[in-house]
Amino acid sequence: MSDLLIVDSVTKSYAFGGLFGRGTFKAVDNVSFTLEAARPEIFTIVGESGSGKTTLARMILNLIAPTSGTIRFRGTDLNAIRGSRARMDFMRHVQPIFQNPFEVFNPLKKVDHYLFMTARRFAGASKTAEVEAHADAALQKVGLSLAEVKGRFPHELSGGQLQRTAIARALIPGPSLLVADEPVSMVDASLRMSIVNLFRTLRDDLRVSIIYITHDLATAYYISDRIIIMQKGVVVESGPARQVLDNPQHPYSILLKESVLSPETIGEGILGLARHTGEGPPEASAEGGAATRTLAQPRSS
Ligand SMILES: Nc1ncnc2c1ncn2[C@@H]1O[C@H](COP(=O)(O)OP(=O)(O)OP(=O)(O)O)[C@@H](O)[C@H]1O
Repeated sequence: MSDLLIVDSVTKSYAFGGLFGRGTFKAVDNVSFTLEAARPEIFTIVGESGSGKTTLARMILNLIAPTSGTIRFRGTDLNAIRGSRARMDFMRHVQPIFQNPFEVFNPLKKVDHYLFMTARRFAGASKTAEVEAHADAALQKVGLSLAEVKGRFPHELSGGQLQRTAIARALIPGPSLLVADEPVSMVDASLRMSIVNLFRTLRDDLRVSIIYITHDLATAYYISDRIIIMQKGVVVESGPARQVLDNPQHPYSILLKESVLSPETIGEGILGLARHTGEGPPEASAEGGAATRTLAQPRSS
């Protein structure tokens, strides 16, 4: 079985202190996991603010280097990627989705500019018709079309439309891995479910793996195949998402679940959103009902 991504004993340390003493602390501490190429999945990294999620994401995106440990993408050590051609090739396969689409797009530039630029850089398109066809195809994959976004500035689109456009841009190179760092936290609550549903569609239809970084346990429960829970840089618990979240073992996971997954956030969150958008998959009403109860139950042990 070939591996898409291997994160092997990865640590990122930062120095702190000044005149009165110096030291280092580990933002990410000895994290390991593997994604298989043949089995696209939504792999979720959960943890409260400061737990090291973004630092881990930035290392996977090869934006910063680990202090120790290795990250391999399709067998290549990210540390060994040198030169613009090798970097471009890596970026073709591993694309980021950021938290705030309004920060990703320059407010003074039309959003189609980014789509066209990506099509020229990564899809080898040069003629206008070709470039537009790539942009339109990517937008169709996220439920939009070029006609809807062409000529429009970021502020002329809703947060949800803009995040979908950002996802469309990331799809143009034909990636096999998306690293999505809090992709729905800035999106209006009523649109969150449609975005997370989109991730499931991308996994199933385009066979793209997604590293989904969030502190939102409700959407994590809803879309994840596997999950790791991080606390202070360390993975305290990992496994199939529902197994971990239904029956967390580590005190931090239990606390996280109890503090985040109140009956309101779950009951009115998942099901309410599904009702609101009309996009809830069958599980939202069938299995999701049971899941909701399970999550909302007080711990029996
Ligand atoms: N460049 C840096 N220099 C020093 N410390 C850093 C740096 N980047 C991150 N940190 C620290 O590392 C820890 C982990 O930060 P990180 O942003 O990865 O957490 P996070 O889980 O993504 O949090 P959030 O959800 O708030 O973004 C924090 O204590 C942060 O202050």
